[in-house]
Amino acid sequence: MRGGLGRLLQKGRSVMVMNCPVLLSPSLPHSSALPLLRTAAATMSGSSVIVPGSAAQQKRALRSEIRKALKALPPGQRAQEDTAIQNIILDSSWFKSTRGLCAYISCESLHEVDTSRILAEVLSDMNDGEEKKRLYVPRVEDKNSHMQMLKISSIKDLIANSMNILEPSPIDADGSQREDVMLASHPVDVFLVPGVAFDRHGRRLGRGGGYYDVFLTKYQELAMERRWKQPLLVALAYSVQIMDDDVIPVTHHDVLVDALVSASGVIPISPAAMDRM
Ligand SMILES: Nc1nc2c(c(=O)[nH]1)N(C=O)[C@@H](CNc1ccc(C(=O)N[C@@H](CCC(=O)O)C(=O)O)cc1)CN2
Ligand SMILES: Nc1ncnc2c1ncn2[C@@H]1O[C@H](COP(=O)(O)OP(=O)(O)OP(=O)(O)O)[C@@H](O)[C@H]1O
Repeated sequence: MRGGLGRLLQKGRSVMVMNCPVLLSPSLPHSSALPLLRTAAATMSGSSVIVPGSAAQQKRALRSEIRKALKALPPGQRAQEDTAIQNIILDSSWFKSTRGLCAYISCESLHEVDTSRILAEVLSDMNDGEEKKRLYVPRVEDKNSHMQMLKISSIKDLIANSMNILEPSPIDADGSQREDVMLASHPVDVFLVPGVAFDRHGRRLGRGGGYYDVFLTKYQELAMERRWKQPLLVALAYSVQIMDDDVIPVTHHDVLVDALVSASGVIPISPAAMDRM
């Protein structure tokens, strides 16, 4: 370590982390591996040293590093990965058989994996006799990590919010309250979730608002109460967003995803994903 600063390895890149003690005690539903954070120097010398810095500081440092990597992604590569990821999803049996879906509306300025073609296809009327999927998308309720997932039937249902992310109004064009997925009588089978960084153990680093962690925890509780199958949590990731195993800090409220979809294919992680994907 140099100058009291630790470094986190991310596929040959490094992230600076502030110097103060940390003890991560994650509860990991599909993995018992603890995220040992190693210094680059220690990793190269083969020994394992816990890098100091609170989990929140480590998350901030990693977010900032990945944002830079995303900005530097050449547009051609981004477009190729967007196309490949959406093709993989649209062609998959697990997606085709989905009846209820929660998906994010990708935001270009946040450099998120594009979901526009998936959404257009789900909302299209030309579905070859297949039953139309119910689609719910996020709407931020407040700054205290609360969001809803509201049902939409057209891209026209969306308007830009203060963060310049498209979201539905609570009332639809007919003046009716949109269906909130937490009050729906049928389950959601799949969530397509955004994020800043992911790993092959299902760890996910979000934008720091806690919106998805809070929402997914509540939805998993609802599914348990109703004795529904738990939804598959599927994260969409550019190659630069997939970290080595010991890089993403985990805290007790972090919800693990079941699978990643990258341009190279599906990475099933949980037993449910291995079974269904
Ligand atoms: N497309 C999409 N919709 C979403 C989310 C998301 O991550 N992506 N959310 C998931 O939570 C919720 C909104 N939360 C958000 C939280 C932060 C930022 C944002 O612009 N963050 C900046 C950094 C801001 C700062 O550090 O002050 C950034 O990440 O560059 C956007 C949305 C609900 N809707
Ligand atoms: N289930 C939860 N209950 C209460 N607070 C939570 C919960 N999940 C996250 N938070 C709070 O939200 C804030 C952000 O958490 P964190 O950095 O893990 O979010 P994130 O995973 O980056 O964001 P997101 O979940 O929106 O993608 C923290 O202050 C955290 O304590």
